[in-house]
Amino acid sequence: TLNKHNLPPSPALKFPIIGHLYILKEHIHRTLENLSEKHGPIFSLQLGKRLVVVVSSPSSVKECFTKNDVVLADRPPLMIGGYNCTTIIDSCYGDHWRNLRRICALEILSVTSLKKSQTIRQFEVKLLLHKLFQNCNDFGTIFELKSKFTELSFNVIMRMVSGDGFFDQDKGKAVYFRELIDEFFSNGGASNVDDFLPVPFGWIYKFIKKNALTQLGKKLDEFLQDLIDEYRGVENQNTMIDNLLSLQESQPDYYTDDIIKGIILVIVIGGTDTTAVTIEWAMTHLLNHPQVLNKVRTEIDSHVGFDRLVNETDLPNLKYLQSIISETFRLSPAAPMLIPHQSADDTKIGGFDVPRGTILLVNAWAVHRDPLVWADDPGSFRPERFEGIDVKPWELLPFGMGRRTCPGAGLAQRVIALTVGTLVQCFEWEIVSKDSDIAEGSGLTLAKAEPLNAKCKARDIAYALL
Ligand code: HEM
Repeated sequence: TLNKHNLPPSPALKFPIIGHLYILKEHIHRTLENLSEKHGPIFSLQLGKRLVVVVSSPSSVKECFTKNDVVLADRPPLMIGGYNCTTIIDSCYGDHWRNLRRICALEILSVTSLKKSQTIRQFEVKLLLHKLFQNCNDFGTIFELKSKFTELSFNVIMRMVSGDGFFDQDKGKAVYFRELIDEFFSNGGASNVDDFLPVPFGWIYKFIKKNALTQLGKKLDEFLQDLIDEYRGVENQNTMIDNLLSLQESQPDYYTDDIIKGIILVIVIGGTDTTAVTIEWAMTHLLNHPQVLNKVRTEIDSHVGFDRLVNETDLPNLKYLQSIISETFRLSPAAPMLIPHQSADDTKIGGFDVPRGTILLVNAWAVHRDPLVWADDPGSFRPERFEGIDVKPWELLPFGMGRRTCPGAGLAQRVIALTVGTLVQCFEWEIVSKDSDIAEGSGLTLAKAEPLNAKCKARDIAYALL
């Protein structure tokens, strides 16, 4: 029946059963960008049994998330833990999703809640600065930074979720949970490959792989159950878990334990790695552009002075720092293809038919390098390009746009800017050989191929404040 449709163009070579699956290798965003140069900004692929439409230009993105936003607000089945597509990331568009969104937006990640929790982030960032300062000598010391940034983002989120108790009582707990999350990512995370495979290949895959993921899902579930049980009945500590448990008291049928566990899990999965790799990319770009590093340090010194650390209320005034973060998101978006969407009904994009049940992939990475928007050498790191321009949401969308946009964007931006700002304020930085090269690794999030190493030396202000 698909033949009756005017589908977006598609590569000619297509095999039985696997269709175009052979095309997808590492660096999918680059492969798909090449295809868009050949087939246009809206093209389609047959990935096994699923029809996939890929959009790669600002105008097609705009069409998807304005006019078509509701019809494209579904998700294909992902696998987040074992909660049967009931979490905010993987649930279909509808009342249940809308409710989870509202909880996230109002109770957890609103501007008011973020203001309340800023001391948590400042505390964790200061711990990182201390660690670097204590281990760094007068001649400069080389550090591997990636793992430090991952620990920081994980700790920020867990302290917001469950308060100081999580770390004070028993360090083993935090370590164990991080191991489970790492295992989740190294297992291909949420990608649900059997969704693409026709019978009986899908069944075979399910049998082998899902078994492992189900085991992992069980361990994650047990861990989260223990965590919330521990907090039940403990009064008012003003953590996310407390807020969720008091909602449970007033509406027990709706806010079941599974819903609460699902919320915690997606926040940790959605918020940890993404934030850490973005900080790593920002520092990498700064190390490769010492003149930018010096310029932002001058901005920080003149706005903040020398008797205190940068804090979150400074961030709106540090315009050049903000441009550096925007330029980092543009060149190195942590989720280069966003998260897959799915059409809930027949629709049209750019005049082409998009039948109900089509998977939509958005190549944000390609949009961010579109030469018509980013005219001045789109591939180079130049924060100045953001000065005095009005960027449209469909031109720069590291967090997506429309109804399914990332609810953690405000939190992520605070953590990233605060970390990069204080690292620049407290230390001199130097690149080590070619460790600051900008090769991209493989994996769900756009990580660097090699974890960042850099040489750091404390500035006078670090001696005074740390
Ligand atoms: C640099 C950091 C981050 C980046 C680049 C990022 C990016 C994204 C993107 C691209 C999406 C999908 C948008 C779409 O479907 O079109 C998303 C969704 C989501 N993100 Fe983030 N994110 C980041 C940090 C966070 C943080 C800190 C949290 C939570 C505390 C979070 C929680 C979520 C959730 C729950 C969703 C699913 C929303 C839904 O399906 O309705 N993210 N994020």
